[in-house]
Amino acid sequence: DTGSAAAVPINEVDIAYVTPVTVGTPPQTLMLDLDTGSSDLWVFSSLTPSSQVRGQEIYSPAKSSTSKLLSGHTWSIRYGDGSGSRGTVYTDNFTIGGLEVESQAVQTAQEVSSSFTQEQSLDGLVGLGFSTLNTVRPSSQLTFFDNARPKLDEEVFTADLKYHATGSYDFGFIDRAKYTGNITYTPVQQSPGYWTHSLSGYAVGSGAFQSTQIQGISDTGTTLLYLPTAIVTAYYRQVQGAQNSQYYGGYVFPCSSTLPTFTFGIEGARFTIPASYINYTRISPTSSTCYGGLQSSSGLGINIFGDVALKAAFVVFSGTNPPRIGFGTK
Ligand SMILES: CN(C)c1ccc(C(=O)NN)cc1
Repeated sequence: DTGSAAAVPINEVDIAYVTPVTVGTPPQTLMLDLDTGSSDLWVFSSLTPSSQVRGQEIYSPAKSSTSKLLSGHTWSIRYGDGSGSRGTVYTDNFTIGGLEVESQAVQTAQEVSSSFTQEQSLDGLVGLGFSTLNTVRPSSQLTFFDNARPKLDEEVFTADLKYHATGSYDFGFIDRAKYTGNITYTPVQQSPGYWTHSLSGYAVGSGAFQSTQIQGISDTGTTLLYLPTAIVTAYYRQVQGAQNSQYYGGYVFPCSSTLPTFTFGIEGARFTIPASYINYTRISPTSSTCYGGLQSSSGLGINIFGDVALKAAFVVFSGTNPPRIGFGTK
């Protein structure tokens, strides 16, 4: 089997992407954030306090003839940005892009933090990290990808995220029409459960490529690109008027600045992020100061190759043994 579904940016700066999924019988359609940086599938639900729901679609297990309570099981998750959610668990039929998993663990939120309440067009997350990270207790649950694996034509899923446009996620096949040339693969270290791999180096604008191993995680659920401070300062040194603002919590610059491109390496291959992707957003609607799409990872304890980087490539998440990740030019 295979599946293919849209990845729709939820606002005008691509803060996150959502994908239509169906849960239950008859199918309830929700728009979920497919997130390779976590491994919980959770949804706004009929159990979420109405004070915490602001426009989201909800899953109501009571309205599904195929829902089953996973008795005695709970979950609680905290994301890198401090947001989080917690609740109970049902199993039900779950479909993405025509690919169905029966009895998928669907984690129903009983509490969500304010930043989830504020994202009105995001109804939950589909974790596509390794199942070892799943937070359901007393027994952890499998991701959609792990459940779908046995029926997939190929043990892969791909991400084709786009700048200010709708892209796609495919399951079980690699669509040759979505990239040119060959996919360059690199090993993944799957413990503790992220898609952890290394970049082979970087270049700022037309500068020389710096060959240096940079380990981090490819995370479709994180908006920006977070790299070591030394690399980030070297980048913004090329930007007139750029500064690392404590007030705004990162590098800002005049929106009129000319930004350099940023190139990253995967083994011998090179992928260039256009300057426009790094001119991320105005700090407020009327401001002429802009916030960068490349920021320092020093506070995070890990480098994160988020959407700003991933949307510059066609990315293959290969669940083979051993797992690997591949990047193709598009
Ligand atoms: C508040 N929202 C929509 C979030 C979505 C995803 C994440 C995340 O760290 N994913 N890896 C955090 C927060």
